[in-house]
Formats: sequence, C-alpha cells, structure tokens
Amino acid sequence: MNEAPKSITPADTASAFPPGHKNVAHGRIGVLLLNLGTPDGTGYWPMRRYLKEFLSDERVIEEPRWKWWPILNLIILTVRPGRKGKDYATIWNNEKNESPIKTISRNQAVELAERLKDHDGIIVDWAMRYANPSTESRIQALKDQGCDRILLLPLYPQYAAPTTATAADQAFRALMKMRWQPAIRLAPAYYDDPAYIDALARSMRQSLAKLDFEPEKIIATFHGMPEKYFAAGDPYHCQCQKTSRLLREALGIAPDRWLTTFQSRFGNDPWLQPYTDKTVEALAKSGTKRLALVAPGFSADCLETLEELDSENRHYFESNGGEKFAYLPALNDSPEGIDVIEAVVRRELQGWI
Ligand SMILES: C=CC1=C(C)c2cc3[nH]c(cc4nc(cc5[nH]c(cc1n2)c(C)c5CCC(=O)O)C(CCC(=O)O)=C4C)c(C)c3C=C
Ligand SMILES: [Fe+2]
Ligand SMILES: [Fe+2]
Repeated sequence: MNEAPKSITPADTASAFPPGHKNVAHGRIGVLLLNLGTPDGTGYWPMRRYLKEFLSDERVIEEPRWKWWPILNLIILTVRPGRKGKDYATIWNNEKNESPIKTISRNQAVELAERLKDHDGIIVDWAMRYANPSTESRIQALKDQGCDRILLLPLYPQYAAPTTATAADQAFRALMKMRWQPAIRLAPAYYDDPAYIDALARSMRQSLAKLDFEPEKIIATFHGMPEKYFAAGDPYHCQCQKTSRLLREALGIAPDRWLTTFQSRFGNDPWLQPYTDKTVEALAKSGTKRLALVAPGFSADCLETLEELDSENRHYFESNGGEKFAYLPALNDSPEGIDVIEAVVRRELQGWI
C-alpha cells in the first residue's frame, strides 16, 4: 500500500505560509522503467511521426544536420514509413491495438509494482524515449503523485549512447522545466550483473527444453551500431561481448557452438560485425541444419526480434539449406525478466528505502 504523499505544513516551517504559496505533494519514491519506443499505429502517418522523432535524434544519427536533414526528410521519411508499417503489422498486438514492446513494458511495470508492494510510498511507472507514453508525461505524473525521488531504469542491459544516453537526456530535458525537481538516480547498465546472466541462462534452458531439436549452433545477437560510435569510445560492443561470454559459460556451452553477432544495420556506413543475417546465411550454406538465436540485449521482444530475427532470419536460414530454426524469446515480463528488474531496482534504491 502506498502512503499518502506528504506536504509541508505551517507546523514544519514554524511560521505561517505567505499568502499564495502552492502546496506541493512530496515524500514518495518513483521508479520509472524506460524503453525505446514504438509507433502509435502501423499506418503511414504514425510510422512517419515515430521515425522522424527517432531518426532526428543526434544521439542516434551522429551526422551534421545540414547533411542529414535532406536525406531524412526527402528520402527516408517518404519510403520507410510504408515499408516498416507493413513489418509492424505482422507483429502488432491487435487485441490492444499496440506494438508488443508497449504491452510487455506495461506488464513489466505492473509485475515490478507487485514485487515492491511491501514498501510504502513507491510508485512504479514506464515510459518511452520516442512516441508514447512520453518520458516527460510520466515523470510529471510521478511528480504530481508526490515523488520527490525518482529512480530511472533504462531497460538496456548494455550501455549505448543511442539508447541509454538519449533516455537520460530526455528525462533531464523534462526536469529542465520543473521548479521543484525530484532527486534523480540513474541505474547503470547491468550487462554483467549475476542476476541478469542467471535469469538469461534460466530462461534459455527453459526455451531450449521446449524445442523438438538440439541446435548445432547458437547465435547471441545484439542490436548493431555504426563502427564509428564504437571507435569514438562507446562501451556497447565490449559490454555485448562480455554478456555473451558470461551467458555461454553459465550455460556450459562449448565456444565452437556459440557465436556473437550484430543485427539491424541501417544506412551505408559499416556497423559492428559480424552481421547476424550474413552469419545465419553462411551457417546454412556451410551445412548447419539446426540453429537457435537469442537476443540478450533486448529486455522486451519488439520489431527487431519478432520480425527481423524470428521471421527474416528464419527465412535466410531455411532458404539456404537450414532445416530447424528457433528464436528464443527475450526475458520480457517472465518471472526471470522481473527477477532482473527487481534485483537492479532494489540495489539502486538502497539508502532511499
Ligand atoms: C539508425 C541508427 C540506429 C542505432 C544506432 C540504433 C541503436 C540501437 N537500437 C536499439 C534498440 C531498438 N531499435 C529498434 C528499432 C529501430 N532502430 C533503428 C535505428 C537505430 N538503432 C530504427 C530506424 C528502428 C525502427 C525500425 C526501423 O525503421 O528499422 C527497436 C524496436 C522498437 C519497436 O518498435 O519494436 C529497439 C528495441 C538498441 C539496443 C541499440 C543499441 C546500439
Ligand atoms: Fe535500433
Ligand atoms: Fe569490444
């Protein structure tokens, strides 16, 4: 049960309030789960709005604006909304009329609140960096409910400037408009946290046990990024590699059965390699018949996993001689997934609760 928010009374200040002083609720703690975002619909205009917001972010596209603006507005935003809208339609949650990443993110917040309900005065919410629910609206909602301390948890196990840093930028942009800012904590990346590796290993064991085949090879695939971001000092690549190694070791899988790859290349620059699609194709062509893919960097299944991995890469494998293919689901709102979020949140709330 949540305690009622506190408010400063004249008794606290030992003097009468000057007339007109606004009484602001405080005394609660907010936990805000942050993920990337997703379009509000699969039609041209919601897709275009989403891609415009996303691809206008200088943390995502590090090109001079004068060079990027015409490419984005005259080329990408004319063709990509239609093409990607069709892809989103294949994975859409029609019951709720929303993208899976939204359904899963909401469930993660509900489940986390359930795990924390023994603590008075904690409110759990969720928000997106792009589109809805916006980071600003949910930080304001927490503030309105009396949260004067907020823990931000970007649900990216591996730090990357195009994901983690932009989530923080957006939260701090919202604070810039506030008179009484809440105190903020930002949870660090948890790529090698034993709670995360253990949850991934438990989840993978369960998924592998449900298959009607034993994969010859397993690929741990991570979202890619341009190589030049890595060269400029982004720790993402190293953190992905470490997650992958720790996970393989936790599962006791021999190194020659395990590969680490990067997916979702966008544009013409070289991205982190090896590329997932090229690796899947090469494995099939060189005689691998049974393959499983897992995407440890995604805390929620989304377009990049459900469509790109489970559908596109399955097709590359099967059309090049592969026979059995499995995509092993992300941690999502499974008990293992909530174990990770709860462990990080409890650790980062120390001193506040
Ligand atoms: C163009 C540059 C991009 C970089 C760099 C990038 C990094 C990055 N992204 C994720 C996680 C997700 N990305 C998702 C979709 C997506 N990503 C890009 C581009 C970059 N991502 C685009 C253009 C899109 C939209 C789809 C498309 O048009 O191809 C998603 C899925 C969201 C959903 O709606 O389901 C996630 C999640 C990470 C972790 C990352 C790290 C380097
Ligand atoms: Fe992305
Ligand atoms: Fe590295």
